[in-house]
Amino acid sequence: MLKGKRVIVTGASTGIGEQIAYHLARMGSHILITARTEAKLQKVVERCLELGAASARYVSGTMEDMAFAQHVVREAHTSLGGLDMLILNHVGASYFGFFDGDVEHVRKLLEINFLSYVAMTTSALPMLKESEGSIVVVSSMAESAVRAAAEVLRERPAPRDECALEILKGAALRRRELYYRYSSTRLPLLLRDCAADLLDYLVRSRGMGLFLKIFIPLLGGLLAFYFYSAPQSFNEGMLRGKRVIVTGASSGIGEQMAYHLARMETHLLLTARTEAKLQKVVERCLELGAASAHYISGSMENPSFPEVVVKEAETSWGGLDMLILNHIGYSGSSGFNFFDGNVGQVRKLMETNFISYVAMTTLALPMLKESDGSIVVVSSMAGKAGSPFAASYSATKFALDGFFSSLRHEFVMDKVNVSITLCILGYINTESAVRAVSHVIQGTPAPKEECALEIIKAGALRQRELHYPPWVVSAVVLLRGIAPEFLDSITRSWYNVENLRRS
Ligand SMILES: NC(=O)C1=CN([C@@H]2O[C@H](COP(=O)(O)OP(=O)(O)OC[C@H]3O[C@@H](n4cnc5c(N)ncnc54)[C@H](OP(=O)(O)O)[C@@H]3O)[C@@H](O)[C@H]2O)C=CC1
Ligand SMILES: C[C@H](CCC(=O)NCCS(=O)(=O)O)[C@H]1CC[C@H]2[C@@H]3C(=O)C[C@@H]4C[C@H](O)CC[C@]4(C)[C@H]3CC[C@]12C
Repeated sequence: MLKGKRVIVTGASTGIGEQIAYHLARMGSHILITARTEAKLQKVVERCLELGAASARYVSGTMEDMAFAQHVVREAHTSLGGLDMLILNHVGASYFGFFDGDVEHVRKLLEINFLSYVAMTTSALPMLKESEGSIVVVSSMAESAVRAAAEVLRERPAPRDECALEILKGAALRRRELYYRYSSTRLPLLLRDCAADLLDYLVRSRGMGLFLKIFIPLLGGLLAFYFYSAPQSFNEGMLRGKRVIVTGASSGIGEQMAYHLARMETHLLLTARTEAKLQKVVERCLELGAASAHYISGSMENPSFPEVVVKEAETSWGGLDMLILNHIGYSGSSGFNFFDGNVGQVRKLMETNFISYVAMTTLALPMLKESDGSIVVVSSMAGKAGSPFAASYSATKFALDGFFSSLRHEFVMDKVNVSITLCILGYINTESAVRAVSHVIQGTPAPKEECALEIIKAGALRQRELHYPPWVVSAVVLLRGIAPEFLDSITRSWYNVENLRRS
């Protein structure tokens, strides 16, 4: 099937990428490989030619540089005259250990492991459309590096040549997703969707081998426990006098959270860009009974703004009990629409919707540790299952899940008593969401006032995740686990594509 096909393989100087190149060579493909180290690439190319590749060449450089990503694709155009398959496999140097608050490193990894993938895809798309080709993205079972490492440390790693072959088979058959070593990748993911707390516990305590042995008998019992156990109850006094930061509080769900928290007599520090709106929200909060309320205006697109906000809390309160991260940036000139290939826009949205969340958390952590406080992260259904016309936004929300679900493990393992609540929201009737999607989506949005209250309750109760509206979101999360293709087709049926104004 792959004989004579023109294939780019990134990260091919070692590991799985190298093995993919050798399999392609045996199949008689034309191969263009990339990585940073020229000497290693040279050897891989030589071996590919020995193994029977129709042709083999390399380009060396770093994927930290977007121009390099585009250069590789141009090279395929010049030397291969087109492209049938793009295999994105490279990964930047990550460290394995507790997160040390190095936000710059997160930015760098995002550049190498994510933005360069988007850049290469965008550049290669005309050639791939021409050949009706394929894109293969090599990812990890773990939304958390810790989870992946726990796997590796407690079990023998699977052989990379077999893994490489399975990837190629999946790609040639144009499969939507491939789970290599099905029982230790797919089943844990399924369990995450059905009983996430149990999976978190198993990953931290005994490893996946034991988990697999007890999976079947335990699942039934746990599901029963999950659905019938009485939840701890919330009372408004729980938050009286607490010091809370709410970001994105000038409108929508953030504004409503501020009003609920004001009624609960908390101390509030609100942020967003628009000073005039924040002023009004603060006035209303004081009328509603806030113990104190003030604001600080600025943009989370500015890397130094998180520090300004956290410093303000430190100066005025000397501590912090709850950090509610809720703001989102505008998704670009095209807004809610087909992805237009603008990588700069994706980077900008990552800075606002993801990196600033990491920075705020890092800076606020000493105060939150001191108070045994809580972090509340507002995410979306689009951060659990891909969402059309919101590709960049969706990526930022997936990133939040990856980062904060990993950090939660580390807090538990390191005995840090700071809770992390990830809020997975469906369609909510805020002005901006309704303006963006009401002409394309028929469904009735859920009320922002109730949504805001549910987020606060979940944070106060230190819940791991909130699903709101509960049934829609839980159904989507479950279907994503057990029947992803079915979910894809339902998702597409929600949208009136003909009403989209293509930009
Ligand atoms: N509404 C919905 O259907 C859904 C919403 N969500 C999530 O809920 C949260 C709130 O959404 P929603 O209330 O609808 O959004 P809104 O657009 O109503 O509010 C967004 C807030 O973020 C602020 N903001 C925008 N850009 C920046 C920036 N660059 N720096 C700092 N603040 C900024 C805005 O104020 P200003 O413009 O003054 O800066 C505003 O206060 C988001 O995390 C969103 O992803 C999730 C799923 C569905
Ligand atoms: C369309 C998604 C919700 C799908 C849904 O609820 N369908 C109805 C089910 S029913 O038929 O059983 O009733 C929306 C889920 C999350 C939304 C997006 C989001 O996360 C907020 C963004 C905020 C921004 O203001 C613009 C709009 C959003 C991209 C928004 C778009 C709609 C969702 C994808």
